[in-house]
Amino acid sequence: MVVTLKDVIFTSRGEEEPLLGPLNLTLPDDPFFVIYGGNGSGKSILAQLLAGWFPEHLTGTLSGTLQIFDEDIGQAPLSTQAAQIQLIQQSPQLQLSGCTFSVEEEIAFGPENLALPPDEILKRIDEALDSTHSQHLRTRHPSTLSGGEAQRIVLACALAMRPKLLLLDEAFSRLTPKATAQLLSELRNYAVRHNCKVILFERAFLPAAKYCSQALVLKQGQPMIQGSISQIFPLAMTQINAPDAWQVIHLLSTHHAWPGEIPRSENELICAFKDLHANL
Ligand SMILES: Nc1ncnc2c1ncn2[C@@H]1O[C@H](COP(=O)(O)OP(=O)(O)OP(=O)(O)O)[C@@H](O)[C@H]1O
Repeated sequence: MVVTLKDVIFTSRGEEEPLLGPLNLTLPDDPFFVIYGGNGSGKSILAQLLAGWFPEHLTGTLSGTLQIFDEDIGQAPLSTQAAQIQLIQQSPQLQLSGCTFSVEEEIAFGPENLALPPDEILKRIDEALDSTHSQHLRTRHPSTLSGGEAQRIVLACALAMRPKLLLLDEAFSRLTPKATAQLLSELRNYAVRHNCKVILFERAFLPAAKYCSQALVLKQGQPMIQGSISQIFPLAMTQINAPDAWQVIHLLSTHHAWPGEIPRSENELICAFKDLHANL
């Protein structure tokens, strides 16, 4: 199993109350899965636990079973872990190494630390730049990148490691909706091609709902519900952001006046409204 969480409870050092759990999680077969939650719901803590930050960088106590690729968390050597799991967080500038002079060198940094042959490193740089539509940034100094450009490059760095588990903690916060959609489509291709699980951690319903058929909703570190987008929608809407149209659907569905599935994208929304109009 890629991820196994059974009765996981995490308590930060010096705290009495757990920050997370008890939490059980089984990922569906799909390549994409989304974990929704409002501010302070525990998304980042969970992402960091899954990325293997416990016990070294995330200090405290952990009970229950938390396995990644069938291995207890914290057991795999850093080199193995880095080659398998990549976490991208909200602030891209904080994730750049600060010790390279070009985007190309920045992307090479991880694969070089895995001691890969130069040809393989160059191939990975090219693929990562293509996947993130960033070839034009190749020779730029990382410190000159805009927020959105830096987010693309941080993603390129992660992809160059060829992870099997990619954790995206609001990783597109600086990008336009169009750029986000472009990257998510590329990520879907990557996930299928490299047999990678992608977990999105999001405060907003869209665009994650378009790419994930299953979701978990967190509230104050605890699971509220896990299931299909239609199943989690009513509870999720009490916690996360969504466009006005979906707020209206939520209102209608609480009055049993929304007849069908919850639309997972703007296109599905238009089709649903057309159907509704035709049936009036
Ligand atoms: N190292 C830490 N020690 C103690 N408390 C922490 C630590 N890190 C996070 N917290 C607390 O844990 C809770 C969950 O934080 P977390 O960062 O996981 O929330 P989040 O869901 O990612 O929120 P947001 O959407 O605002 O980024 C918050 O109340 C936060 O203050």
